[in-house]
Amino acid sequence: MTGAAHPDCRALARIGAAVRERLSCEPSVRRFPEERVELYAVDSFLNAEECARLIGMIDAVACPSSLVDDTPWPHYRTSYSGDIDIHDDTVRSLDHRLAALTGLPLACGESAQGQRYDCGQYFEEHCDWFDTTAGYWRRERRSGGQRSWTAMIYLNEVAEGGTTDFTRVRLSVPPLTGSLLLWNNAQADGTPNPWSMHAARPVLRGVKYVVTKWFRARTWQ
Ligand SMILES: O=C(O)CCC(=O)C(=O)O
Ligand SMILES: [Fe+2]
Repeated sequence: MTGAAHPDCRALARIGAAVRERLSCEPSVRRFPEERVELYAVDSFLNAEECARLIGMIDAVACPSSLVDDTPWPHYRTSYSGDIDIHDDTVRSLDHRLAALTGLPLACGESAQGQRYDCGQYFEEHCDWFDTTAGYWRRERRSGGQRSWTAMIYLNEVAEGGTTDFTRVRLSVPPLTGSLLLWNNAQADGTPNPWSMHAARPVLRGVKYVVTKWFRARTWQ
């Protein structure tokens, strides 16, 4: 029943358990005290030099962000995004460190996406998992299936605003240079976790840069 209603849920339950076990053994990983969403942070995951390099790369490729369902809904996500060069040494090193930390296969990771939020820009409340009843799912089902974990690295500090808020559980995370935020988009049984709903709040002063990497239940292609 659940399997048919929630594609990839068995794989997501397995992946969730494996990552959880691995993170629990890693002293640099801090879990947020919230049962309903598995949210973790690692400070200084990237150093300042790596962050500066990635910021330069984002500035070189950033274009207005799109939404996963290609809806022309311009006020929902007003940031800039860009696919950064996957062959760059810093990006490769980031990918390998994420895989080593989480145990998630690199083959399941989408290519890292850079995002820039200028003053006033934001990304409204959303969940990162795909709506498997939407038209776009036909495409995503074949290209690796449901999203499992999200890894996001803050590349700088923002003078005011720009927090990542998990709105249903009232957690607010301020950007810290080089820190990694990691969360499971699924619940323990592999079904989508509605408590993972989050938003990038408007930048009120300064500019915000992040790199995001979404992992899939299966090989991403
Ligand atoms: O920039 C943030 O704080 C959150 C970004 C986000 O939720 C996303 O890109 O899916
Ligand atoms: Fe998101």
